Parts: sequence; structure tokens; C-alpha cells
Amino acid sequence: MSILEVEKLSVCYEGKENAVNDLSFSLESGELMGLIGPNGAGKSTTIRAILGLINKTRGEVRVNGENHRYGYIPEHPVLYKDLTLWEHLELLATTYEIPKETYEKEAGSFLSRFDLSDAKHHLPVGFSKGMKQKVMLMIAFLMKPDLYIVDEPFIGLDPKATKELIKLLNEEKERGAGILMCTHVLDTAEKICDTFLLLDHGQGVAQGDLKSLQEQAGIRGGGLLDCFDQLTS
Ligand SMILES: Nc1ncnc2c1ncn2[C@@H]1O[C@H](COP(=O)(O)OP(=O)(O)OP(=O)(O)O)[C@@H](O)[C@H]1O
Repeated sequence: MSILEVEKLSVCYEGKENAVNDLSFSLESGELMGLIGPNGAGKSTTIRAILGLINKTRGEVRVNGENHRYGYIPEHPVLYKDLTLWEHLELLATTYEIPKETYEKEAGSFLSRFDLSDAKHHLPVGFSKGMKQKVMLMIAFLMKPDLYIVDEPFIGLDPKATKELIKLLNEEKERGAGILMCTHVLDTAEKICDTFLLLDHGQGVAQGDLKSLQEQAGIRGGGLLDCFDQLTS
């Protein structure tokens, strides 16, 4: 089942025609798709259009799945300065009517997996970038959406947290969630993504699994970076 369908999406900004131009793709249940492309290719614009944060010039975005809910993990963490870490998790649980026993158990497990149990009752003002990023991850994973939109999640996370994030993404895939992940960290993307959508100058220049990208790039056995280079040069 397609969790996300994007059809002929185009976005223009003032002074920038075709930041995204006629882009179509779909994301299936259980699929982790890497959204990759050079700086200025249109990745953030695509994400913003999917989230409804900017107006589309043309095209359709459909979020399917059972709960039509998406979890957005932005590149730059956004937290309430007056709420403690735990209060952030409680707020999310209340908003989505998650039963107390469920979220307390799950949130407790996330705190321990991300080494944040000691900071549970602290305000985020004293948190490092990585700690704030972990809170954003916990909030999204607690929500259990059908669709995750994850923007550059690896920057700032320590190796253990990166490993936990990858494990959590796999668990969510197994549950049936679809994940669209924008990243420049191609060696990790190559290891964990099922498929890729390569954008350049606002256009989708290649789509599919690594094998399919290798064929499209004409580099048999090439790595993701080689395919990226070839297809965007
Ligand atoms: N608010 C804006 N107003 C005008 N042009 C914009 C605006 N935001 C982005 N652009 C332009 O749209 C194009 C796509 O930008 P976008 O931020 O989507 O790229 P990106 O692929 O996310 O890049 P990066 O990897 O650097 O984050 C670029 O040419 C950029 O200059």
C-alpha cells in the first residue's frame, strides 16, 4: 500500500521558478526512501510541500495509511523552552490520546535507549544539539505515525544514538510505516535505505533501489556516491 503519493508536484518561490518541477513518486508501507541531491536541488522544498508548509504551484500530495498521521523530524530541533523533556513527551501523549501506561513504558524505554534518563526532568535550555535532536526523535517515535519525514537526522547524533535511530527506523518499517529521509550522509543512506529519490535542479533524475540507480548511472556495482556523482554531473 502506498503511504505517500506525490504526483506532478511543482513549487515556485518568488524569484525562483521551478524549485521543484513536475516531481512524482510514491512511498510504500515498510519502505525507507532516501531523498538525496546536491545543495539547492529542492529536497527541503519537497518536504515542506508534503507537510503543507508552503503552497504547491501544481500537483497533488496524498498521505494514505490508517491514521493519516505523519511524524516530522526536522533538521533543527524545535522545543518548548518552558517544558522539561518528560513534559514534552507527556504533551505529545495527551495530544494523541496515548494511554498513560503505554507512553510511560515506551517513553521510559526511549530515554534509556538514547541515554537521556538522567535529563528526564530537565529543561531543554541546557541540552546539546544532539540531545535536542534525540528529544525530537523520541516525540516522533512515540507518536507512531504511518509516515515519517526525517530531515538530515544523523548530524549531531553520537554513534550509539545513530545505531539506536537505525534500529528504531527498522522497527517502524516492520510495523508498516513509510519513511522519507533527506540526507547528505550517503554511506549511511546506502546501508539503510531501500530506495532512493535523486533530485537535481528541482527534477527527479533517478529513482529506485541501488541496483536500479547503478543501471541508470551506467556504473555496475558502483556505490551510492558514484551514482550520485554520475547522475548529477
Ligand atoms: N524561501 C525561498 N525563496 C526563494 N528561493 C528559495 C527559497 N527556499 C529555497 N529556495 C531556492 O529553491 C531551490 C531549492 O532549495 P531547497 O532548500 O529545497 O534545496 P535543498 O535540496 O534542500 O538544499 P540543501 O541540500 O542545501 O539543504 C534553491 O535554488 C533555493 O535557492
